[in-house]
Amino acid sequence: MAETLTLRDVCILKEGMPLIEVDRSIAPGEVLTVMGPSGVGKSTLLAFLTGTLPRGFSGMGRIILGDEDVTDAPPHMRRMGILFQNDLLFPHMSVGGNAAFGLDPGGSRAARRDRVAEALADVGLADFEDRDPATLSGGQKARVSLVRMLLSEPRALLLDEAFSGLDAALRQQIRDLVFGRARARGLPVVMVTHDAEDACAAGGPVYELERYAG
Ligand SMILES: Nc1ncnc2c1ncn2[C@@H]1O[C@H](COP(=O)(O)OP(=O)(O)OP(=O)(O)O)[C@@H](O)[C@H]1O
Repeated sequence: MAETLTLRDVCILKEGMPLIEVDRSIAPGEVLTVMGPSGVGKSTLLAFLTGTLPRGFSGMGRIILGDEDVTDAPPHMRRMGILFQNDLLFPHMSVGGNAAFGLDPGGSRAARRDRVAEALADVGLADFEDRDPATLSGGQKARVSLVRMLLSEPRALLLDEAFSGLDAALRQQIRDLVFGRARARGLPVVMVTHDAEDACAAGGPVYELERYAG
């Protein structure tokens, strides 16, 4: 499913005062990098996209995926996949259980098991299904988080400092993996980062959020 994500005349208000404005389209497979000073509203923009703005915030404008306006859809219907810094895996579940959490509950157990195994193998984690997440390296945990997110069949991908907890070499590896999967599936990506190398590797436009000047 290759769709464009459009943020049309979006303005987010905090306590009734404008915080940020965005009017952009992100093509399938494209990465829009969002940068800007701390506290400007980068994470708030992602919360608006996922439908999870905190109390005291409100949004105006439209969020359009393909030809569907999802602005008023509840969070679970929007199918926005999000990855955070140090994304947490559920400690009481196996790697396979964590990955399967993203799967639609329909279908047979065997089919679900096969999909999880295939998705894990696809990111270099073949036969990791029964492992305890606590025994994984940082890079392996990041891969499981990616699999869990991809198995939820997102229509767009949101990254909130998703690579920040990783050292330089691993950061590059995981970043390439995430961008590669997004490109292969034609997912539009919005990436919040402070890191110029992330922006460079994304190869797409950079949107510098500024404090609202009125
Ligand atoms: N849950 C919340 N309740 C009230 N205010 C909040 C909440 N979350 C964030 N804010 C405030 O909203 C503004 C935007 O915050 P946001 O987290 O979007 O900034 P950011 O650009 O992502 O910052 P950083 O780069 O430091 O992560 C800030 O003034 C912040 O203090």
